[in-house]
Amino acid sequence: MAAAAVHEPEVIRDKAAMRAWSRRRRAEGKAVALVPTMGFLHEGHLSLVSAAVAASAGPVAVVVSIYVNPSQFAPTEDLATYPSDFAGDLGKLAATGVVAAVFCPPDLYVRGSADRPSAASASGGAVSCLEDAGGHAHETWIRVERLEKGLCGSSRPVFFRGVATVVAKLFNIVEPDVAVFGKKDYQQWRVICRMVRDLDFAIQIVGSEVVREADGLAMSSRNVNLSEEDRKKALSISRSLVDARTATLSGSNRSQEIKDQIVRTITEAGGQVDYVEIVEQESLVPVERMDRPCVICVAAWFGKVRLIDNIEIHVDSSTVLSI
Ligand SMILES: Nc1ncnc2c1ncn2[C@@H]1O[C@H](COP(=O)(O)OP(=O)(O)OP(=O)(O)O)[C@@H](O)[C@H]1O
Ligand SMILES: CC(C)(CO)[C@@H](O)C(=O)[O-]
Ligand code: BAL
Repeated sequence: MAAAAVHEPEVIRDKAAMRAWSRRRRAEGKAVALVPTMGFLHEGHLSLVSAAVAASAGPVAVVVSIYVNPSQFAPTEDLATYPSDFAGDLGKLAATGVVAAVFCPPDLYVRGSADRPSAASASGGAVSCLEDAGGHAHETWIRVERLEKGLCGSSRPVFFRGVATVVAKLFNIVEPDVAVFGKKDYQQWRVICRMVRDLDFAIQIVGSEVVREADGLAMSSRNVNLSEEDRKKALSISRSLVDARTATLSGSNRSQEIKDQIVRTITEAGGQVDYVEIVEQESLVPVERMDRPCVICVAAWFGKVRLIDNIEIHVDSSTVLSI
């Protein structure tokens, strides 16, 4: 992002105050653009801020939300070790010069008492860190029923339910005109697009390109939890994706062969593959032959860190290799 004058964003912690703030900006004739995040910000997040500004034709008030949403983490996942640096985040957002407000609520859910069972436990359903903490008072969930299955949904059974629900809550609180999501979390972006379409949210969803480190590793807050050795091994993901795209553009279009090669590359580097799938870009339906626009999606473990990445393949265009 180009250097801009430092501008301290207003920090808002309260839902009602956030909604009132947005409505005031609207009354001033500004569009409101929301960038939802879980904090520990990096250049990938800041690129979403730039995309938010670019997506709005006229004056825009950009809001970045920072909230580590417990309902998208299963109790076995890494909620407790998710990195945070609120002061650092604020500094980075101020340095963009274009973020008007940061919404960082202490909690977004109505909690119940721990001595009564949660709705999910009572019904034998999947349980997230929210219910685990005795959050039975919240029991309304958004399910994007087909798109939430497969890919990350297979190994993270409560993830998309939690994401769709918290994003809908953020939309109701911030009331944005535009919301920006990174294509690094490809399935998440598609799930949100489908939720917005199906539930008639009057919000334009922007999908923003993956931002990478100079050596190709997709930027991710969790990268900080990689050991130096695992970080080197993790480069096998982007390397295997670039090789796959090269192979595809040279005429090799059988998905199984491409997937096998990616699994080999990551496994030989010392990673543990969660999944490698090649799917249609919008429907996320698996393809046997890569003869239409598709996306190769990967999730793999390096030590205790699970990373995701993907590459879109436009077989019918002369794609420039950029990573
Ligand atoms: N490298 C990146 N390029 C583009 N967008 C990104 C990138 N990393 C994260 N984003 C986007 O930023 C938004 C907030 O994501 P989040 O705060 O979970 O960060 P993250 O780096 O994806 O963290 P995690 O380590 O949990 O994957 C999401 O829309 C996500 O897709
Ligand atoms: C969209 C999101 C902010 C919802 O908690 C989160 O899943 C993320 O940061 O990608
Ligand atoms: N960016 C995705 C958030 C998560 O993995 O929980």
